[in-house]
Amino acid sequence: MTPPRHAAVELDALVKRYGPRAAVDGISLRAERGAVTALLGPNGAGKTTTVEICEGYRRPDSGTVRVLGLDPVRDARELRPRVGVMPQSGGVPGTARAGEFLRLVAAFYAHPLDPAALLERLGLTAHARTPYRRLSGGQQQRLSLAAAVVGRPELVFLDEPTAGLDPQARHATWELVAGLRAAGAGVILTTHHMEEAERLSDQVVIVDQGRVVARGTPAELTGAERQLRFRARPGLGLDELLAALPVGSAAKESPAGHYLIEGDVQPELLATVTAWCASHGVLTEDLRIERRTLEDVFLELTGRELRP
Ligand SMILES: Nc1ncnc2c1ncn2[C@@H]1O[C@H](COP(=O)(O)OP(=O)(O)OP(=O)(O)O)[C@@H](O)[C@H]1O
Repeated sequence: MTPPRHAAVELDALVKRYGPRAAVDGISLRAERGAVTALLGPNGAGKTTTVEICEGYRRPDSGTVRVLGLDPVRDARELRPRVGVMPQSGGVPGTARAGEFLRLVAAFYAHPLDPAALLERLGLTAHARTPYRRLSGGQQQRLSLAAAVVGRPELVFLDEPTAGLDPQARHATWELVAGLRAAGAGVILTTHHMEEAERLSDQVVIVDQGRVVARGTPAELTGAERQLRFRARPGLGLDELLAALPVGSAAKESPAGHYLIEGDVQPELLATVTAWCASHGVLTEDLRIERRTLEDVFLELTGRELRP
């Protein structure tokens, strides 16, 4: 009988306090192998703390954490060759040349990827002999990503991997993540780019103030609902428009001149809105019907106020 395959990460009722404040306040989640799990949340929500507990860099105050079925602190030696970590910054000596560094990291693993091919994939071949500290911020980040994946990890933690990257590097990173997933690795991704999370992940977990506030596939979270948006002169009489729409519809103007109609968006509703606008001499611009985005859902759940 083959032994059971453990999930990539399993957290149960995880708590981590800094002084009286709980940075992580009872997070439970299960991230599968061969899947990308995005951890989303406003600044200070507890994402990095959660990931660092999984990486074995911090111990929780309570709750359990299993990484590939193992304890990240007690079983650190066994996990090290199986888990890749891309931190938000640092981790590479400033004088290390990009190519040498990646070959050195690769040498720690039994079946690494070809470092030269990986450099090429991430557009770093021309910088292979450049010391780390002379690389641009985006190039440094790409090298950290390469170092995190060169050992063919079963699980990889990517902390904001595309923050500050140019569009080309962002796409190369997305392809790399898709490749890891296809190769059966579990990927835990923290990001503030909702479009990135929507595009890459199988599962999204939204945390706020140390707690999970929503989880599901991007499609489950955004739902099947559509909404209608248009621009027009500010101050339209929305109460009057609303009276013409099916019961249960909602209409708002925010910011001035930008209108959003929510409800059962069917052809009749579109016809009613355009007819109402025509009868009021209103020319709409950028009229479009769209699904809610993950960013809409994220802002609804976590609010629009800036986090201290
Ligand atoms: N070593 C520490 N000592 C005290 N407080 C800490 C420490 N590390 C993190 N915190 C606090 O814990 C909370 C969660 O921080 P964390 O870095 O996990 O958030 P995050 O979701 O990763 O945020 P960001 O999106 O800004 O990276 C924050 O309020 C932070 O100030």
